[in-house]
Amino acid sequence: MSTPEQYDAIIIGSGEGGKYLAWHLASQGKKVANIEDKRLGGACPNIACLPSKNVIHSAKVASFFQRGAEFGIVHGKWHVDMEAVSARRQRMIDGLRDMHLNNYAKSKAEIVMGFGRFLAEKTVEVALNAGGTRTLRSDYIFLDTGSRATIDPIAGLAESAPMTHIEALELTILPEHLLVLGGGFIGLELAQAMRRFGSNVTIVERNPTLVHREDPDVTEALHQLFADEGIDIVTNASVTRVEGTSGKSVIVHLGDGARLEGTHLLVATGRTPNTQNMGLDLVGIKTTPSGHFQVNDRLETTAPGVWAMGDSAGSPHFTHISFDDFRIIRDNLAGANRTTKNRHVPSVTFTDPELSHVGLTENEAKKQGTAYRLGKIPMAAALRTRTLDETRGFMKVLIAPDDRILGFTALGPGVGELLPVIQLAMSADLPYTAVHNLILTHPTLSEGFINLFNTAQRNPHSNQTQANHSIPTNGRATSDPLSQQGTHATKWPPHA
Ligand SMILES: Cc1cc2nc3c(=O)[nH]c(=O)nc-3n(C[C@H](O)[C@H](O)[C@H](O)COP(=O)(O)OP(=O)(O)OC[C@H]3O[C@@H](n4cnc5c(N)ncnc54)[C@H](O)[C@@H]3O)c2cc1C
Ligand SMILES: NC(=O)c1ccc[n+]([C@@H]2O[C@H](COP(=O)([O-])OP(=O)(O)OC[C@H]3O[C@@H](n4cnc5c(N)ncnc54)[C@H](O)[C@@H]3O)[C@@H](O)[C@H]2O)c1
Repeated sequence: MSTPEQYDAIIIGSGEGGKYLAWHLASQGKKVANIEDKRLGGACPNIACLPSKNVIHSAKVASFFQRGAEFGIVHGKWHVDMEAVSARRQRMIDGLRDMHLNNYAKSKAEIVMGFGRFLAEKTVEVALNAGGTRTLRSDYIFLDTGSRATIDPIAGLAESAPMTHIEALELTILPEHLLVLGGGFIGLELAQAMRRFGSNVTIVERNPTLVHREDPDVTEALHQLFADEGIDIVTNASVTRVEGTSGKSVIVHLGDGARLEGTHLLVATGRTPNTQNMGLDLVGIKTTPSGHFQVNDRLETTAPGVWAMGDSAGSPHFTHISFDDFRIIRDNLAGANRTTKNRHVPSVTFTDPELSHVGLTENEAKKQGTAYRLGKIPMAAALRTRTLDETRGFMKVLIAPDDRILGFTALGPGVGELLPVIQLAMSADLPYTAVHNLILTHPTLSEGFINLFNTAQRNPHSNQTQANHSIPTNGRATSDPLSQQGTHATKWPPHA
């Protein structure tokens, strides 16, 4: 072993938690090495959240073109140019890379491009991408190595060279028929985008519904949305074998004898943590049965002086959670005693309309026997949606007997932006009336909260009682067209 170079902190992985910790510690004057083997800044800005939302937005523009006449905009001939879609995504990534490089330069955190693994306690060897190795030593080592797409050991699957999200986001041609394995976050977001660009799309999901952990009204609404967009959905699918090559012709064989044929295959069946070949045994870092670094609720691994965060630590796989892991470690290094216990994990699935969620679902509340009062309105009750002609979906809220908000779910345009108000009330233990009584700007989506909480006020507390899913009629219409959108029309009080 060459004489190790001494650092105040070594961070392996430059994902969300890792880079923020590197920038933070370095800007405090600490000597910090941030080791990264692939893409500076990790998955989110390069191959995951941001490029996917960029491509999804291009698909939204395509959907507006398709719907142009509905808005009184009559266009001529138009087409989707996937090379230009890809180039826009790449321009954004290039800009983000400059932003990252600037943050490293400003903070003076050192970037070490290569694969990091433990050689001994407090000692990490980097196999440099440029060739050769470096040995670094520190009393403080932080792991943020992220995750990668899982490729199940299904016969012929790996051999078919399926796309993961990485290749799918880089497509410069439009697949004629895309088969999507997995009806979770990535499957839904990318299936809809590719359909809107013009591909035929079939989603193959092993569970009885898409996003199977969601409440039945959510899955029902998503199934309807996808059916309306012309996306085929095959559920309860047990894939036994894959034949052919993605990009040319591929066949997915199911246990019931069905054959699904497509030109391209995208695998979106979950994530595998990047914790292999890192010399963990040498330093006593244990992993969980799922392969994540084993951490306690302070994100400390089983080796002294080593912390882990983000996807690799088994934290919920979201960029904002990796960021919160960074904050917990940062604050604890400064003497605080923060933990990951009981934190809210908000999420947004960036389908169009979006699905946003925080806190308890009805499924969870029922399972736990938690009493709740339900408030629920169709999105059309937020009159903003009518100005947009985006009335599909609903909002619902679960309220505890003491009036605290237990959970919130919304399917509607831009509903991710509704979460912080609810989160604020939840984290401050405010009664729902704190939101209900606000003067909410008309006509915004958040104005819908007033009607939402109106319906909750009238419902009895029970995890048994079927809540009254009132339909807003703004006190006028009684035969609301929304009743044709899968909700039951009853009476709706205007603002209390
Ligand atoms: C298509 C897609 C869309 C997504 N969209 C969203 C979204 O909209 N919102 C959201 O919140 N989340 C989204 N996610 C999830 C989100 O991307 C991840 O949860 C997040 O990026 C995880 O960050 P992280 O800090 O754990 O690590 P990562 O960002 O995964 O970074 C880890 C880095 O460590 C590097 N590394 C691994 N091992 C080593 C080693 N031994 N030595 C050196 N370097 C190493 C890796 O190459 C990687 O660059 C999406 C994910 C995907 C795949
Ligand atoms: N908007 C966002 O925040 C966002 C977007 C994309 C990804 N992510 C994160 O990345 C993670 C990974 O996304 P993902 O979509 O790969 O995983 P996921 O866990 O969300 O969904 C995977 C789906 O694949 C199904 N599946 C698994 N094996 C299968 C098989 N052999 N055949 C058919 N179906 C199968 C599962 O039942 C599940 O529905 C997500 O859990 C999420 O945390 C977040």
